Amino acid sequence: MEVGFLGLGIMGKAMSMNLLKNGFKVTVWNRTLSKCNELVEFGASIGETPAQVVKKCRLTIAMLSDPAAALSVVFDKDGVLEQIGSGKGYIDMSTVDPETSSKISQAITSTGGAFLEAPVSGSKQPAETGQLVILAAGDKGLYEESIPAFDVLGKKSFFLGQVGNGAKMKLVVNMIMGSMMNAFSEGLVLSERSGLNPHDLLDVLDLGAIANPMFRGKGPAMLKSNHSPAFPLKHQQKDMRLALALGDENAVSMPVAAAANEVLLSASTRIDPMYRTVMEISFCELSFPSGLASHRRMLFWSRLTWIDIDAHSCQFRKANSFKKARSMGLGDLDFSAVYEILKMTKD
Ligand SMILES: NC(=O)C1=CN([C@@H]2O[C@H](COP(=O)(O)OP(=O)(O)OC[C@H]3O[C@@H](n4cnc5c(N)ncnc54)[C@H](OP(=O)(O)O)[C@@H]3O)[C@@H](O)[C@H]2O)C=CC1
Ligand SMILES: O=CC(=O)O
Repeated sequence: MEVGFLGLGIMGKAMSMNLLKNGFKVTVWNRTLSKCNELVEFGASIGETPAQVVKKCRLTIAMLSDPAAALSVVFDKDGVLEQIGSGKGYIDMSTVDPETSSKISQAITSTGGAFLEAPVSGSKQPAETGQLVILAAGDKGLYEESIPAFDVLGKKSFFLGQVGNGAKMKLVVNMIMGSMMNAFSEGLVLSERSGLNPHDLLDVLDLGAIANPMFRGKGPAMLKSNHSPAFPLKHQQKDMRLALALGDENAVSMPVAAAANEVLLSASTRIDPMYRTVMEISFCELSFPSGLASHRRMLFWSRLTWIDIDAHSCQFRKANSFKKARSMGLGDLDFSAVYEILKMTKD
């Protein structure tokens, strides 16, 4: 079976890799085309544009960051709409709001093409191991035709009826998840600050009625300050925002979700300027105040670039992926050094 795949981020890469490993012929496209190369090593073909992929494949799957990306890939120049039509199917697995999904559905079906929304529950690891939960809605015929691919990507597929229901289900699930993660984070901090061992808290939680795979998986990593993203903060905040809008439309008051959204929003705006500032620093002539010598080097990640700055020699090295950074012997994130830089540049 030949499948097109648009969007090779954390999820799309793992999902298309899974399809390849399970005997599907896959033609991939990504906005940053260089990200296709790794998939080519596993047998994928590359389409230069979304339209080229759709032209070649009967079924095309998309896994894109947000509503703006999902719309752009369909409606913009060289987009899906230029080649979709009768006998072709388009499956959008991105997490978007029901309105975005309906807009895409109307455009696709007006050409005679079939449309299915199929957002997924489950993160990077379930995507890698084919254990996603697929929340499909839209064209029933396309759903049935897609089952061989869904069986590879997920452990269970739901068909939820008309377009919009898959998006709604996904937003409700992620609204609950975002609220849970906030409560969990507060609990970890409270246990530690009040003199408890947070590892004990993890054990207690895991044996009780609120045990769940997310606390079990994330908890130990959080206690080690390992925050490497499987589900990026910006996407969780996007889902909370879209879920709150769904609450508004349905006159459902969600004070817990609203509070969680505020925390996520403030966390993302706190991180972004920091990344930006350090990016700017790294691309200009480097000259550090002498106080920085105590921080011999720092490394951080921003938009796929690892940067290692040696404060003594005032030199920096770049790597375009975590794997490459590792192979160059670059170390782990050191946010304290980043904050020092920020403080100094502010002065
Ligand atoms: N990560 C997770 O655990 C899960 C994520 N999801 C959902 O899946 C979707 C993808 O998530 P994830 O893979 O983590 O996200 P990433 O941020 O890792 O990847 C986003 C993808 O969207 C592409 N993209 C972004 N903007 C545009 C644009 N304007 N035009 C074209 N392509 C664009 C990116 O291309 P480029 O490489 O060029 O930036 C990249 O391929 C999101 O909707 C997310 O909410 C659902 C379940 C779990
Ligand atoms: O959307 C994220 C997830 O883990 O599910």
